[in-house]
Amino acid sequence: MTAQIIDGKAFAAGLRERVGTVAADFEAKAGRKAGLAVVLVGEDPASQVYVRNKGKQTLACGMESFEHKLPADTSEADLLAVVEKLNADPAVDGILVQLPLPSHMNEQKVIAAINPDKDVDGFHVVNVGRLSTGLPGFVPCTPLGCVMLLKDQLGSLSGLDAVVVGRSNIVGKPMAQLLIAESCTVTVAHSRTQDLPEVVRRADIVVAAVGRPEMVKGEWIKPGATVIDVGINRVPGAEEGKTRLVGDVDFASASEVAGAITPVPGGVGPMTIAVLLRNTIVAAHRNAGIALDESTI
Ligand SMILES: NC(=O)C1=CN([C@@H]2O[C@H](COP(=O)(O)OP(=O)(O)OC[C@H]3O[C@@H](n4cnc5c(N)ncnc54)[C@H](OP(=O)(O)O)[C@@H]3O)[C@@H](O)[C@H]2O)C=CC1
Ligand SMILES: Nc1nc(=O)c2c([nH]1)NC[C@@H]1CN(c3ccc(C(=O)N[C@@H](CCC(=O)O)C(=O)O)cc3)C=[N+]21
Repeated sequence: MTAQIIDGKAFAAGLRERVGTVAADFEAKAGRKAGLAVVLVGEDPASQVYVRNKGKQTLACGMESFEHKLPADTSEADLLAVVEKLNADPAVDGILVQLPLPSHMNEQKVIAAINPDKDVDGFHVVNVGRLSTGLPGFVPCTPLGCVMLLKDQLGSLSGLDAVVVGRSNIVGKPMAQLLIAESCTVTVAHSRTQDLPEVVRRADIVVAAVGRPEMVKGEWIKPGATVIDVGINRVPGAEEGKTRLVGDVDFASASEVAGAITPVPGGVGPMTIAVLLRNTIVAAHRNAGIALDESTI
């Protein structure tokens, strides 16, 4: 059996187009564009690429992009001051502080400083609490993108067995919450899980968010299962000095067994940025008091 490839890149392009339409409508009603501020501390090359891509896609959707690049040795107090300024700026609807931060900063403290109603990453404890209790808030972009792909692929997820490998605050835990909300039976596996292959074999839905290149093998997958690969790992390429991206799933073997699978690149990654733009246009409407049927985007 050869799995169907879930085209996250194409789905993300469609989502960005819907966001663009809503953004134009917002501008007409509010008399200003919606705005997203992205804060990057330090010069990590991968982070710089992501931030540049976010900026380009924000502009392409008809929204304003504000980029704040701070040197790696910025003090935590100075970063908090930037966040405070963005909280108070009426042109800024969404704020994203790129993670990870340099080790001399307390990430939780910085995230806690963001106004929860501008926290389009959904990382603030208030939004974590809203998600777990079913209140409207902001949901982390990567897991929300995964659920969008799953629902597009499978329709209702109700009653399905889902295994999430990984329990981080930014992917694994919110992913599990969203799957619970979709009425899946959810198992969360991590580095202490006993017999991971056996746990994964139970799943109709496998979400891999581990950060270990090609760890999840085809033999672990229940035939016909839907596999969502969140992993982004840069590994040495075929040519000397070149690198390539691989996921946390061994695509070659898993795609022989799964019913459907996301590729890396071109799967979950592009969805993350598209959902960020979606969350930003939603934030703009909520904060400006302009009605929006959020179910249409
Ligand atoms: N596509 C996208 O947009 C995004 C992709 N990513 C990618 O997703 C992956 C995960 O990211 P993130 O959640 O931040 O990573 P973290 O390192 O924060 O978390 C990794 C999780 O995997 C678990 N784990 C590690 N090793 C094993 C193992 N051998 N067996 C079982 N579980 C294990 C850890 O367990 P424990 O808790 O016990 O340590 C932990 O819960 C990375 O590849 C990252 O690059 C991340 C964000 C966005
Ligand atoms: N506050 C914060 N929010 C984040 O959402 C956040 C973050 N910090 N820090 C880093 C991670 C990682 N992340 C990705 C976004 C897009 C791609 C993406 O577009 N990937 C492309 C490939 C890109 C490439 O070629 O390098 C793809 O999979 O097709 C990947 C990963 C967001 N993150």
